[in-house]
Amino acid sequence: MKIQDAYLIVTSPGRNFVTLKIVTESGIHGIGDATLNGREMAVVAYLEEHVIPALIGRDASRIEDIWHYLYRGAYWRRGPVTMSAISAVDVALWDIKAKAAGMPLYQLLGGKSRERVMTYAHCTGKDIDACLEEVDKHVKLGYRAVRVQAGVPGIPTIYGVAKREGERYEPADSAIPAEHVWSTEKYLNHVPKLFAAVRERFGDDLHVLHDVHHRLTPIEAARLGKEVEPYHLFWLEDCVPAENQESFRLIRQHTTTPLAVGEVFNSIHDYRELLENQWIDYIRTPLSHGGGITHVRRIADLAALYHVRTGFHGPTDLSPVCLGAAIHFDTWVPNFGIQEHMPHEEITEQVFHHDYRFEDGHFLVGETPGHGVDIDEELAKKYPYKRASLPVNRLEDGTLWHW
Ligand SMILES: O=C(O)C(=O)C[C@H](O)[C@H](O)CO
Ligand SMILES: [Mg+2]
Repeated sequence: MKIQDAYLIVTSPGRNFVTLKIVTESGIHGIGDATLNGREMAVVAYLEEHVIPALIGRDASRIEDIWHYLYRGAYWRRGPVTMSAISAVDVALWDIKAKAAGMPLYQLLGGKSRERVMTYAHCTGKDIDACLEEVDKHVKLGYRAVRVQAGVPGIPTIYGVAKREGERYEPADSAIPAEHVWSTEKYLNHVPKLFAAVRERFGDDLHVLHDVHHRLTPIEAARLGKEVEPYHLFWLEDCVPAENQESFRLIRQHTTTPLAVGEVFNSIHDYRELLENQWIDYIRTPLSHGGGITHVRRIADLAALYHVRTGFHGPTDLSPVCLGAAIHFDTWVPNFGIQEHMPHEEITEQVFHHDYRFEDGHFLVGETPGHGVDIDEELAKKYPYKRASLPVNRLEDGTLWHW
């Protein structure tokens, strides 16, 4: 099954997406998500200049060998650009293999470990009351789990909170990075009040999550984890920047709040100390940034040794191709925890058609051979790429702060 052609489709139906399509001589094609939010064109250049020319003529069924060819063979290993490019190739090849076998992808991975995949929604509001209304709306839509982020008094704009009520937030919202102001003190004083209010109104059964977006120091994260303990969070996400994995030792010593990490990781090596020391509870690396199915399943297997479960990243800046493949992975992986779900816009769904379904707070995997997502290339052409950047963050005195 030789690779005859491979090319990229860069489109912006609602936001930017980069999709790799691989076509084999037998006529079967597969697609993979190569979107790296705010750095899309770096992955495009990597794939077009360095990867695609070397793929033509290779046997598409040799997924493992192609993975190592692109990873070890490049000499320059790892990093988000390289690993996003490898991910797109890998997921497209698994799509092809499953189509050639006439099977939905989850069957190739080992079959179903569960009937449905629990997912969490984003609930945001300018203040606690607005946030509670969003939680109410999502509970009525059937969600069993919600990520709750509220505006903080005294901080004008908070990343992850929608600009207008009832809207979703867009992670990359301006051509040049917008500058936000951050105050750790105000944030830390406010968050426990938010979770007290959520538990008081919605009781104990709802799974509640929170994302800190890497903004605290280890001792501040320890304080937050400890203070929200009475509200039994499902997880506290990215509470510190994770380059220094030792930070988690300190956090772990102080709190029983479960910790989720890894949406910016792209390799098993990023996790080694965190897992071996049992400092975290959930891994977040999506299939589109962590080297695809071939590599992320190795991370999941390593995590399983330490009772750590999956909780894949699933914002709007990962395309439906990534989400579709993730739902197959989630349906199979023994140590599944939860799947993030930030619904895509209507026009995104028109460009990327898929057979996964949302029902009653869960995703249901489709039975179409492959990962069940395809792209309407003609429609995609109507939405040209627009440069868009994630914001940056400064402290009140102007110091550039962690993202
Ligand atoms: O979905 C999340 O948990 C995020 O943190 C969203 C990220 O900020 C976003 O994907 C960055 O591109
Ligand atoms: Mg996050």
